[in-house]
Amino acid sequence: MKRAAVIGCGALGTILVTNFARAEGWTLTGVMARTKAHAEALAANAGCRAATTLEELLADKPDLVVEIAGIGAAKAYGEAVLEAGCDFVLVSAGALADADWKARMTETALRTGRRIHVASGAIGGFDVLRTAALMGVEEATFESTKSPKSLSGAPGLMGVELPADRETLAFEGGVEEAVRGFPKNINVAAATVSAADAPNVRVRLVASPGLTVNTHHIDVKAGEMHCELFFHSAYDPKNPRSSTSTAWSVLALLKNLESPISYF
Ligand SMILES: NC(=O)C1=CN([C@@H]2O[C@H](COP(=O)(O)OP(=O)(O)OC[C@H]3O[C@@H](n4cnc5c(N)ncnc54)[C@H](OP(=O)(O)O)[C@@H]3O)[C@@H](O)[C@H]2O)C=CC1
Ligand SMILES: O=C([O-])CC(=O)C(=O)O
Repeated sequence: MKRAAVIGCGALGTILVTNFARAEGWTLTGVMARTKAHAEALAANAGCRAATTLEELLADKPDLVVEIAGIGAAKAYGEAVLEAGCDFVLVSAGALADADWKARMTETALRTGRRIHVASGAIGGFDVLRTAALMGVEEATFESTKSPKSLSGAPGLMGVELPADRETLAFEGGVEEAVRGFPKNINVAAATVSAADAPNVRVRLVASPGLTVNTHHIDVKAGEMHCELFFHSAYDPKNPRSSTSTAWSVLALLKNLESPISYF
């Protein structure tokens, strides 16, 4: 059995850890949060170590560490995880919009012989996006629709409350600005841009009152291929920002890594 540890004990970390038995071929060594009580509560359920520092989390020598905590955590721990000889699963793919961090992570992975796996998260189709990248992306757009409450408090809104009675365009622009303004909402766009190798993707974020799902629409034209991907995914009642399928995508990724058949 391979050994995994998890950074993040929030809405998504809880789904991931609670269903960890579904990741065939893997055993869970520990979970980490900033708040000791959060890590302890989840660890008690899972029968693994509770950690509040990376050093504690790595004490059990996992083969791989999953970040499911936030862009800040990905950037704070990613390089150290690779340096410690572990592979790294990135859920907060918004970190990839920081070209310097992405380059440092790539260099560290190459030097240490470790790998970085970007989880498909609330979307998917990375296989087709990688194919489009090779064919050469000519045109690509990305649009997410979320409930106004899931965007509330985002730095990009600068304190403005979005209307609760009509649809509004909360953001339109490039991916770096999108991630700066909506770091907990638009990881999916950064993952798309990185997978499609298409830095000029136009990102739109629409606030739609009454939505009970998050939606994501990717449109890519590359050579002879035109692909459209739509996702409608229920969000976590504890955190309306995050689609629950994100946590399941990590379980599927882990299972795939240990499976004799790999679906690309
Ligand atoms: N790629 C994708 O499609 C998606 C990616 N995401 C990413 O997943 C992240 C987690 O989502 P969600 O579970 O809903 O968020 P929550 O806010 O519910 O939970 C975040 C958890 O991470 C922990 N954490 C945050 N920063 C650190 C840190 N520096 N060191 C250690 N632990 C830390 C928190 O600790 P504490 O409990 O102490 O506060 C908490 O346990 C999001 O912030 C987003 O970046 C989300 C949805 C889709
Ligand atoms: O969960 C989602 O639907 C998307 C999301 O929050 C993100 O990409 O940060």
